[in-house]
Amino acid sequence: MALKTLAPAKAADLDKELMSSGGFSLDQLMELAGLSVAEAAYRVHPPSKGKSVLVACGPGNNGGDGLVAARHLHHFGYKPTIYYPVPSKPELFVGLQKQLKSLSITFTEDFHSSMKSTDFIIDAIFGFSFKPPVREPFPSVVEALAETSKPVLSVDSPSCWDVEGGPPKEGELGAKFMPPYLISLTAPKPSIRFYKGTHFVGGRFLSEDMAQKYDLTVPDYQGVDQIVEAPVDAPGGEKL
Ligand SMILES: NC(=O)C1=CN([C@@H]2O[C@H](COP(=O)(O)OP(=O)(O)OC[C@H]3O[C@@H](n4cnc5c(N)ncnc54)[C@H](OP(=O)(O)O)[C@@H]3O)[C@@H](O)[C@H]2O)[C@H](O)CC1
Ligand SMILES: [K+]
Repeated sequence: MALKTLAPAKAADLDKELMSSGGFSLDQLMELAGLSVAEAAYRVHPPSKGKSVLVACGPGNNGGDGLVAARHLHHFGYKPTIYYPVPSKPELFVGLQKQLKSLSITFTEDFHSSMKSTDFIIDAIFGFSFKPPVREPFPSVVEALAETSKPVLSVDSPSCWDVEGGPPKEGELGAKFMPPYLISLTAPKPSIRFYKGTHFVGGRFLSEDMAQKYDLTVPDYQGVDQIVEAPVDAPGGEKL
């Protein structure tokens, strides 16, 4: 399947358009995005491989996708723990946190010790609005993600990667970060050309018309699936 990439400025425009003329609310888009993240986690790491999942959530909508995914993972039979050091104030995010707390899902302030006992990690720290360098309190978290041998699923973009330019350079924070799993939402971002791992696309809300307008391809979702695996071509390749 040939999938085209979506630059961050275009991704933000597309989101705005989905939420204006497209008639969607942010809650809906985030729910579908988070559901697809949870499905990707289930695909690569079913509960039989270990139920403990640490979900690292950043301050923006990428973090919101992580909160939604954690709720679905709970219902899928996992035991999620949330690291959410800079909670977002809008009602949507307050509601998502309430939903998790009412399921008795644990929030941790200590990412590092939670990481030691987890089976799987979801990186929902930064998505397409990330601008390097990583600021506090996230540098040590990103470093830990880069160093861990535990499986990591990054949401939309590996946090600390420049969304257009790719991974940090040798010697920079997170230079070694290559998560084994990545799920792009709506469409892969340009830095995908540097990615080596198992890649999915999710966020099943793109219409053919909107795809055409933004020069994208609607992924070939099958049946009720919210995700599709989309192998990445060699670095530099335009087609995915
Ligand atoms: N259509 C879709 O595919 C949808 C995708 N969704 C998800 O939304 C994100 C994009 O969300 P957005 O809120 O625009 O941005 P991010 O979550 O990527 O990050 C913004 C927050 O991160 C802070 N930030 C940025 N750079 C840094 C840094 N270097 N260090 C620390 N913090 C940073 C930023 O703070 P500011 O002070 O700079 O404003 C923001 O707080 C997309 O990737 C998808 O995952 C939607 O859920 C649904 C539709
Ligand atoms: K991320």
